[in-house]
Amino acid sequence: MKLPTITHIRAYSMGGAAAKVHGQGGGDYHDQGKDHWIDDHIATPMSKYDEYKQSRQSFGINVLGTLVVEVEASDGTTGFAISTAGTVGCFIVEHHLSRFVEGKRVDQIKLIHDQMLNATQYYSGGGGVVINTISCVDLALWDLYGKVVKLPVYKLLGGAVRDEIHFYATGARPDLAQKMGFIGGKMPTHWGPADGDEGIAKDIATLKEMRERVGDNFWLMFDCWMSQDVNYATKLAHAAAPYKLKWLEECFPPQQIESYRQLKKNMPAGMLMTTGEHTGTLEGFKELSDAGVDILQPDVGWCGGVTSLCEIAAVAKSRGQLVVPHGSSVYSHHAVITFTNTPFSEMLMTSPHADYVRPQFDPVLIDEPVPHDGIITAEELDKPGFGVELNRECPLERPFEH
Ligand SMILES: C[C@H](O)[C@H](O)[C@@H](O)[C@@H](O)C(=O)O
Ligand SMILES: [Mg+2]
Repeated sequence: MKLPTITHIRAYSMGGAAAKVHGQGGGDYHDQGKDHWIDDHIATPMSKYDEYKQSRQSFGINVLGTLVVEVEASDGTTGFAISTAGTVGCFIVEHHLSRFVEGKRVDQIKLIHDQMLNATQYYSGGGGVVINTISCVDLALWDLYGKVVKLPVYKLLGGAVRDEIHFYATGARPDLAQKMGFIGGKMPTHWGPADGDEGIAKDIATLKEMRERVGDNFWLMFDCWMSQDVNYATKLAHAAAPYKLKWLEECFPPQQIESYRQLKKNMPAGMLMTTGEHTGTLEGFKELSDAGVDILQPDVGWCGGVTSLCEIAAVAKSRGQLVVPHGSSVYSHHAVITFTNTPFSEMLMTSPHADYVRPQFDPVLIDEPVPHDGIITAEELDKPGFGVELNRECPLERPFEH
C-alpha cells in the first residue's frame, strides 16, 4: 500500500486566558464554571498562600487553554488531537515542529517523534508545555495514520489484550460513582501541610464517611496534587490505612524523586504509591519507577503522546509495576487496551457535582465514548484513528501560520 505524505500541519487554540470567550470545559477539564468540585478548595503547592487556597483557577491552572493540532495528508485525509498548551503550543507547532512533520509519510511517526523531542531539548526543560505540544502532534499523527489506513489506533499498536476497559472515577463523590458502576473512586485532598494535623483529620473524616457509604470492597483513593511533604504524607497514609485507602497519589512535585523513595519506605504495607501525571520524560518515569512507585500515571497528552506512553508502559512492565494513565479519554483508551500492565483506567468526572458521567472533553470532541456501568468495550473503539471528530462549533483561533 502506497501511503500518502503529510502536506499540512495547523495549530489552533481554544479557551484559556487568551480566549475572547471564556467557556466552560473545552479541552481543559480544569477550566470549569463556578461551583464545580474540581475547583473547590483542592490542596495544591499554592495552598500555603491564603489567597490561592480556595480556587486553583485563582493561581492560573486554566490559563493555557486547549491546543488543537490538525494534520492533513496528500490524499486529503485529516487527523487531529487536543491537549493543554493553547497559544504557546500554537507558536511551537507552527514555527518549530512543522518542519519535522510536513513532507514525511503518514507512518513515519516514531521518526517525527524523535526529531521533535531532540530539537526541543534546548528549551523543553524536559517537560511542561513543550512536551504537551509534542504530545498533541504525536496524537494527531496517530489519528491521521489510523484514518488513512482505516484502522483504530489500538489495532495499529498491536491490538487489544482485553475485550473491555474497567474504570475508576475521579471526583468528589465516590459513593455516586459506585452506583454508576465504577470499580473505585478517587477524591482530591482538601488540606495539606499548612493545615497540620487538623488538615489530616478533616480529610480522614471525609474518607471515613465515604467508606461507610460504599462498604468495604469499593476502592477509595486520595489524590494529593503535589501538595505535601514526606512527613505529612506519611502521617496521612497511616491515618488512612484503617479505612482501607487503596493508594495515595502524587504527594510531591515530579522532581522530588527522593521524597517518593522515602514515602514508599514509610507507607503502611499494602497501600500503593502512585504518581506521574506531571512527568514529561521517559527518564523521569524511569526515576519514578526506580523510586518504587507502584502505579505510573502518565498523561498521554503531556508525556510525549502515545509513542512515549508505550515506552513508559514498558519501563513499568520491566519491574512488574502498573501503568494507569491520567484520564485522557480516547487518547488513553486506545493505548491501555493494548497494555498487559493496565488492568483498569481512570475516568475524570467533569460533571459539576460528579453526579453523572459527562464526556471528559465535552464539547470539543464528537462521538467521545464514555463508560457505561463503568466499562468501555473494545468494540466501541472500533473506528478509524481515535474514532472522534472535532466539534467545529467550538471557537477555534489560529494565532500563527507558517
Ligand atoms: C482532581 C485532581 O486534583 C486533578 O484535577 C486531576 O487532574 C488529577 O490529578 C487526576 O488524577 O485525575
Ligand atoms: Mg492525579
